[in-house]
Amino acid sequence: MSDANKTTDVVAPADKPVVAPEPVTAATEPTPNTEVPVTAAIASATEPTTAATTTTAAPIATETTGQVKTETAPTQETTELAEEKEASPLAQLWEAAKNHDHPEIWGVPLADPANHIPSQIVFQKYLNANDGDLVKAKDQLIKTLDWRKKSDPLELVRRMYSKTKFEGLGFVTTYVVDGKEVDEPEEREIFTWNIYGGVKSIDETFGNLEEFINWRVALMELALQELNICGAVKPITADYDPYKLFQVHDYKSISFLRSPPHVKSASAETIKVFAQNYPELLKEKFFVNVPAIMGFVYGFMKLFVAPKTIKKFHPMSNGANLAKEFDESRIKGLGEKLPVEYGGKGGELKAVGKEPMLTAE
Ligand code: HEM
Repeated sequence: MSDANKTTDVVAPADKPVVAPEPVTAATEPTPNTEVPVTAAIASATEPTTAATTTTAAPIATETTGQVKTETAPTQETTELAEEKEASPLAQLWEAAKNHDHPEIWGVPLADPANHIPSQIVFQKYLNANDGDLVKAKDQLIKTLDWRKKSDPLELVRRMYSKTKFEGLGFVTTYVVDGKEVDEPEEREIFTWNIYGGVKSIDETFGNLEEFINWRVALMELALQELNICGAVKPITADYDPYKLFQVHDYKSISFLRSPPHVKSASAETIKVFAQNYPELLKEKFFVNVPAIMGFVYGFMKLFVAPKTIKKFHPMSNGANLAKEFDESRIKGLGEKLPVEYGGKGGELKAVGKEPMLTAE
């Protein structure tokens, strides 16, 4: 796979209620393959903020045998600043999350990141998405908690969606080393597939924006379940994060050559919701079977997307070339595991993939 572009997504089992995290001891037990211990990861993320490093002490004048001696005594402000100085950015994000009445993100029941790896991963992703800027990370985190409280994505993934509108349009597939279930995040790759070329009726699928977004969010949460951050054993850092997803958009057989208003508003809203609430989950994104005549749409869509994200995009005219993009994956023969129509030898998406639940009609 080319190193300029990579993407990924994951969630916790929808049928499991959000429960209190495993005791600290379980999370802190070193595993043989843990390259970055939690403490190291957290330490690397604990660069003090300017506010935290400012030390102020109020001079106090005391009279001693006719001499005026100046001493420093801690003020309330000093004490607060000292406390803040001690708290790492991750601890401060946890503090902010603790004060919110929504308890989870991506199915991870939020807990102290010092001893709960899944929470460390979630908080670190918010920092990474904001290049380490704690104020921005906190703002994004709170907005995500607000949105999850309002939208309840864990419920959305348990809902049924209209077969007529959404069948065959979205899948999640997971590929592992030698077909085995493994704990190592590098030995599992999760793909989300959006087969937008398969849309039969633009009005049906995109006409009700809320319903479309709910279905799209359900697909993302399904992918997050597969990513299984809840069961993660490796903390992440600013530079190391294997908990990401590949995404593929397939525009094969698009039956319309313009981008109607419904599509534009659905795309713009999805991009907005995902950028805000699913940061740092994309490894690389491939747009395949893009009809030459619709190349302009790519330029249009890029207007809504952050430059950092665009770097992960790969438009491709021929979907059958997709498999070749994964030659360097740690999963040997990953390309071959993909469906035949994407250049692999694996089963069809319908056979091996998971879809949000559909109604009978
Ligand atoms: C008319 C048929 C099309 C439909 C129905 C469609 C649908 C969508 C939707 C719903 C999204 C929201 C993001 C998501 O679901 O992950 C999206 C994003 C996007 N689409 Fe399309 N699209 C179409 C054509 C195209 C074409 C021809 C291109 C050219 C490559 C394109 C490029 C993009 C890009 C770059 C994004 C932004 C992706 C992101 O931020 O993750 N689209 N599209």
